[in-house]
Order: sequence, then C-alpha cells, then structure tokens
Amino acid sequence: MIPNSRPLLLHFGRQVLRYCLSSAAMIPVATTGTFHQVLPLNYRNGARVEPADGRDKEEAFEPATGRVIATFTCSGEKEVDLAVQNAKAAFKIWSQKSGMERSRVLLEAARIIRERKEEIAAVESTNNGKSIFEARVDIDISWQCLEYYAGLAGSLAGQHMQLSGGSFGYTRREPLGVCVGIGAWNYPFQIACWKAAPALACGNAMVFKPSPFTPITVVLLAEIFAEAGVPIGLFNVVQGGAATGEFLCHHPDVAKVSFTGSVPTGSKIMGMAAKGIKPVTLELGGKSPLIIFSDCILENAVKGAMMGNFLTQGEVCCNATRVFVQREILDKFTEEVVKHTKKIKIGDPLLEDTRMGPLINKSHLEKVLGFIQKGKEQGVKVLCGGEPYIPDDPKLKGGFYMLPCVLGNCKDDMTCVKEEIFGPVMSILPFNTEEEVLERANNTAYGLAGGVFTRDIQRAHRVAAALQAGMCFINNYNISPVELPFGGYKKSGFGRENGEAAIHYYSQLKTVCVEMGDVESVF
Ligand SMILES: NC(=O)C1=CN([C@@H]2O[C@H](COP(=O)(O)OP(=O)(O)OC[C@H]3O[C@@H](n4cnc5c(N)ncnc54)[C@H](O)[C@@H]3O)[C@@H](O)[C@H]2O)C=CC1
Ligand SMILES: C[N+](C)(C)CCCC(=O)O
Repeated sequence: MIPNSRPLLLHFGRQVLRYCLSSAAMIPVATTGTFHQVLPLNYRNGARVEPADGRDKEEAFEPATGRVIATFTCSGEKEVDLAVQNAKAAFKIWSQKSGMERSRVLLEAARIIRERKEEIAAVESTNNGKSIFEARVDIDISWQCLEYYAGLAGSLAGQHMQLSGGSFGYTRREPLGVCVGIGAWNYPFQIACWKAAPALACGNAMVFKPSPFTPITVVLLAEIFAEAGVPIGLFNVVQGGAATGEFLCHHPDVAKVSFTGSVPTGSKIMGMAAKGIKPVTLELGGKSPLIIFSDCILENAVKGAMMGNFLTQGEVCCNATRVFVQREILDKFTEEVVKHTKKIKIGDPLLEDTRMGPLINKSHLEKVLGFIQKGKEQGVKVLCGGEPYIPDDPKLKGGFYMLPCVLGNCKDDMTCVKEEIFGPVMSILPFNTEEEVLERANNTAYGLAGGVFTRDIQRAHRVAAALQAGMCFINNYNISPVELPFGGYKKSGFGRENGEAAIHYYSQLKTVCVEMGDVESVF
C-alpha cells in the first residue's frame, strides 16, 4: 500500500522508488537521477496544456546530476493572452465570493499541500538542488502562508465614517483583478505561494510565470488550487523567460505585477508597469549585514551566520553575506564558523543527511567561483571551501557542486563584499564600535535584510532601528514566520509579502460617500 502515492511520484520511475517505513505509513522515497517530467507545464482552463504559441524551447535540469528533466516551449503572446482571459473570467466569480468562502478553499489547498508535502519537496529538491531537508521546510512555509491568508480572508473589511447631517461614508477593500506573479528559481513553490495566497485571499486571479530553470512545482500548486475548489482559470501558469514575462507585464488586462528576482530585471518590470500605470511589488536582491557583538552567545551567532549564508547553497536574496564581527571575538568566531562550515554534508540532495546540494546550473556555479577568484586577486584569504566539488557517487559527477566558502581578510570595497554573489560564500569583516559598524553596514545600495547578535537588549533594538533594511533579525537569521511582512528598502525593492501588510498590495480601497439630505450646490 502506498497511501501518499500520486501520478507525479511515478515520474521518478517505478523501478527506483524505495519505501521507508514511517510510524504511520509506507512513504515512497524519490531517488536522484530518475525523475523525468513528461506532462505539459502550462496550466490554464483547469488543465495542463501545451502553449497555443511560442517558438523558443527551454530545458530544465536536475542540478544534482546535470541531467535534463523537462523540455518545454516558452509561451508566446497568444498563450499569455489566453491565460489572462481565463483568469479574467474566473475573477468575475471569485471576487464575488465572501471572504469566508475564499478562506475555506485556501484552507483546503493548504491541507492538500500538507498531505502531498513529501512529493512536492522531492520535486523541488530535484529541480532546484536544495536538500530535501530544506525543501520540506519550504513546503511547510508554503502551506502556512495559505493558512495565514485564509485566516485573514474572512475579516477583510472597510470602515464606516459618520458625516454631518446623517450623511456617511464607507470604504470597501476591493481586489485589483488579474495579478501577475513572476518568480525566481531559488524558492519556486514558496515564492508562488507567497504571491498567490494574499492575491487569492483578496479576491484576485493570478497568472504565474516561474523561472525557466524551475518550471515544475508551480504547476502542482495550480492543480492543488483546482482540487481545492477555485473557479476554473483562477490560477494559471505560463512557462518561459524574459519574452513571456514581458508579454505578461504589457498585457492591458493585467492589473498588477509582483516580481521576485534581480535588480536589473526588477527595474525593467517597473518600467513596463509604469507604461500601463500598474502597481508593482518588487522583491529584489541584497547584500545584507549581520552584526555580531562581542557580548553575544557565540554558539548562536555562529549558527545565525551559517543560517544567513548557506541555506539553499547560499542562493537566497536576504542572505547575510557581510558578517561584521567585533574584533575581540573575531578569532574565536572565525575558528568556529570555519569548523562548522567544513562539516556541512554536501552531495545528493535527496539523501536524508545531506545539508547542501548543487548550485542551480553550471554558469551560475562558474559565476560564484569567479567572485572567489576575484576576491583572491583583491587580497581575501580563503579560510575554507570555495572550490568545485565532485561527490564520490558516479551519478553525481555532472552536478554543479562547490564547497561552501568562508572569506577572511575582507575589506568593504572588495567586489565580493559589495556585490551579490548568490552562492555559499560568507565574507567576515572585523569592526570596533557600534557607530562605525552601522555606518559600514548601511553603506550599500541594497536594503533587504540585516541582523544583530548581542545580549544587550537596548543595543539590539537600537541597531535594528538604525539598519536601513526591510527585515531585521535580532539573535537569529533567515527564519520565515509568515505572519511577518518581508520586503526591501532601497534597491532591494518595495511592497511587502507575508503578514497583514501584503493585503494592501493586492487590494485597493474604494470610498463611497453617501448623501442623506439634499444637494447644496455652489451653482
Ligand atoms: N527579494 C527576494 O525575495 C528575492 C530576490 N531574488 C533575486 O533574484 C536573483 C536571482 O534570480 P533570477 O531568477 O536569476 O533573477 P532574474 O531577474 O534573472 O529572473 C527572475 C524572473 O524574471 C523573469 N524575467 C527575466 N527578464 C524578464 C523581463 N525582461 N521581463 C519579465 N520577466 C523577466 C525570469 O524569467 C524569472 O522568472 C538574485 O539577484 C536575487 O537576489 C531571488 C529570490 C528572492
Ligand atoms: C525563506 N527565506 C527567508 C530563507 C528566503 C526567502 C526569500 C527568498 O525567496 O530568497
């Protein structure tokens, strides 16, 4: 008996499924090197479809082996239009439902994600390269996000204002219409949930375009929404790269674009949206500081720095890639961080004890290694890692692995300290005083996140208040409670995902002014 098995898991190949005995049930275990996606990857009108038009073909890889696991056609203008028209039709039905009705559907979707967590996590891990351990956490955060917005959906409301003479006004919080979500490849399923959950809770429809590197799991989300009972066409998926994204941004029936990705693309998206006067949410890159004072609990600070640098092979926008350490504890901190970094288990992402998998692809791996090379030329000291890694397992020889890296002897003006690397590379920078470190920490065009480790509570809050960043952590780093808004300052973007704040970015306020007497005309 395989209680959790679904057609999807069979794409791992029947012959290679192993089964592990959990306390409750036999759970199928996916195996690296076996997954192949054969079903269409666009989702529209309640079903997987091949795009109606489009010329360019793309291949998606399994970074652990370098194998192609899916081939698809990038959607053209006609396909994008069909997806938007589907969403528009569904919006008419969905936007008329009560918040409680929407809530029920979102809760059901959350339940299905929980039920299918293992298989979604296995595909996410296969397509992205992150460890199955981490992928499970991502899927948990995803269903939690749906549950959170299901909770808010029933209490979305406007206000009532009394005016003179019995007249009054009230506000209605209304959805925007068809929202577009464009995602990056580092958290494919989670990014889609962070955008879809508040959008759908507010009564919007969505067309989502994942990164062409990670096209697979978002379609599962579309199927789950359909199974949970959304109107046909409410959540659609179009596959493709920049051209497909541009068709979406320019489409006259699209009301809003929510984007997660790089700063240069974010700037283009904003330009396109500006032409149609469409609001945008931009979740862009970062070069976040983590400030570690000498009075910290060192063990926690070391763990925080590792959480802040090595999740998802360091391919995380809010990573604390500039670790400022007060000089008194520099040597001890560095010794501990290097010791723990060397112990990270790298390899097959689907194995239970793996904690770091391969980077997303070959060219990205080369780019990350290039930053380290440039750092060496500029005088950094490589304290550990920073080289390509070839696991022993022969099937992993074509994968894109590297050893996580800690850099010492860093200076603020070095390329590796200034630019976003998006890989497992931590730069350690010594500092002396709070005033000095705040000046240096804020000396960046980015402002996504920041962190501080100290036992002095006044200093902790003072530093958090002074950091020019949208998300600040005190005595931890890179955790993701969905109740808390997430988003950037400065070039890291604007708008917020998660928390109650996101509601404001997926709804608009209508004011209704009601006259109870006669019109007093000026004329
Ligand atoms: N702030 C945040 O929450 C996050 C930010 N990022 C940032 O994303 C970057 C890495 O992700 P990538 O996928 O390489 O970023 P990217 O900017 O190259 O692509 C992101 C998405 O935009 C699409 N796209 C590219 N050109 C487009 C265009 N002209 N019009 C419309 N869509 C277009 C891509 O196909 C992809 O779906 C990093 O810089 C990282 O900091 C990544 C994850 C989270
Ligand atoms: C989940 N978390 C906080 C580690 C990262 C979320 C932002 C991103 O998509 O990179």
